Amino acid sequence: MSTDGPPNNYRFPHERLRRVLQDASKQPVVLVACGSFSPVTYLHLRMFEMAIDYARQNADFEIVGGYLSPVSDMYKKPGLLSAEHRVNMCNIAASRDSTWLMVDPWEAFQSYQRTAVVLDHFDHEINDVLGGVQTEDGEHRRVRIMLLAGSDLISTMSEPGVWSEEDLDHILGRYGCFIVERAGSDITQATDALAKWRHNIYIISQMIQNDVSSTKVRLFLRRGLSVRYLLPASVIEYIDQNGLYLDEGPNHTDLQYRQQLHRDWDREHEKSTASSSTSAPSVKS
Ligand SMILES: Nc1ncnc2c1ncn2[C@@H]1O[C@H](COP(=O)(O)OP(=O)(O)OP(=O)(O)O)[C@@H](O)[C@H]1O
Ligand SMILES: NC(=O)c1ccc[n+]([C@@H]2O[C@H](COP(=O)(O)O)[C@@H](O)[C@H]2O)c1
Repeated sequence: MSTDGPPNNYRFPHERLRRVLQDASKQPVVLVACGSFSPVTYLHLRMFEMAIDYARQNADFEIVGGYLSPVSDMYKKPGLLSAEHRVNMCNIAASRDSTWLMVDPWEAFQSYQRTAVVLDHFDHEINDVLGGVQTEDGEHRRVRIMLLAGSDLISTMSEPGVWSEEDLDHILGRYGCFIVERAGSDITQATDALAKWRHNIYIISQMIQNDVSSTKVRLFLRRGLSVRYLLPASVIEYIDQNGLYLDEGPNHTDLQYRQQLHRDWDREHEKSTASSSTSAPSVKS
């Protein structure tokens, strides 16, 4: 894996990971949501609850853990606050508003890591280091890591230049994902383009539509409008105390921006692999 290595004093959080399967006939799954979380909203937290319900009713999965993995500052997406604040806000939300969610700062405090590499990190920590989970009879089981994302993210997977074919095969072929329907992005069109991995893509309809986004929250904050009940009160308090999101700045993200970003990274990657004869593939297969 081409990473800078773990951030200083890094310790993989696993205190809320359920280590014993309740139903040995089910496949243990850990959900990983990758994103900016600038700031984290109720919808980010709610995605996990929707996935739990979906898995219980429609699949032979038992969700044993859920993680928010805030992206690195190097992602440089417009509106991205420092990793420190984003991780703090996620930690406040997870600890006060959830009994089972955790926040992994591994990705946030280093250079940009592609989602395929992030999922490999979870696989390594949970299965290789911790030894997965056990059944009540003491039988060891590997945990399946799965990406949890909104349909806007899956739509970008069929846009040229944002995800490599190799990474898509790794994410959707090896791990799989839960996709939460999101207003404004055509889920059928998005998944049609990813048909060869259809068996590993689980689509969750939003029974109660909630289109809150971090972009809208940032906009409201800049305009001095109330964001109460869109995100946890404890996170709003943190934002107020630290005077966050008050400054003007570009608040939109678009396809060209993402494509440019990934072109830059590819160029950097090509340069570094050309200058190194020991170039290891960055994603385990
Ligand atoms: N309202 C929503 N419905 C479905 N999925 C959502 C919603 N809001 C966020 N997500 C998903 O949560 C994950 C993390 O997203 P991210 O932090 O980039 O949030 P965002 O609200 O889309 O941010 P921004 O507005 O800054 O682009 C992504 O997979 C995104 O698709
Ligand atoms: N090629 C990739 O691995 C790739 C491409 C686009 C977005 N992502 C990830 O998706 C998450 C959300 O990104 P956006 O906020 O740009 O939708 C981030 O964690 C980002 O790292 C990964």
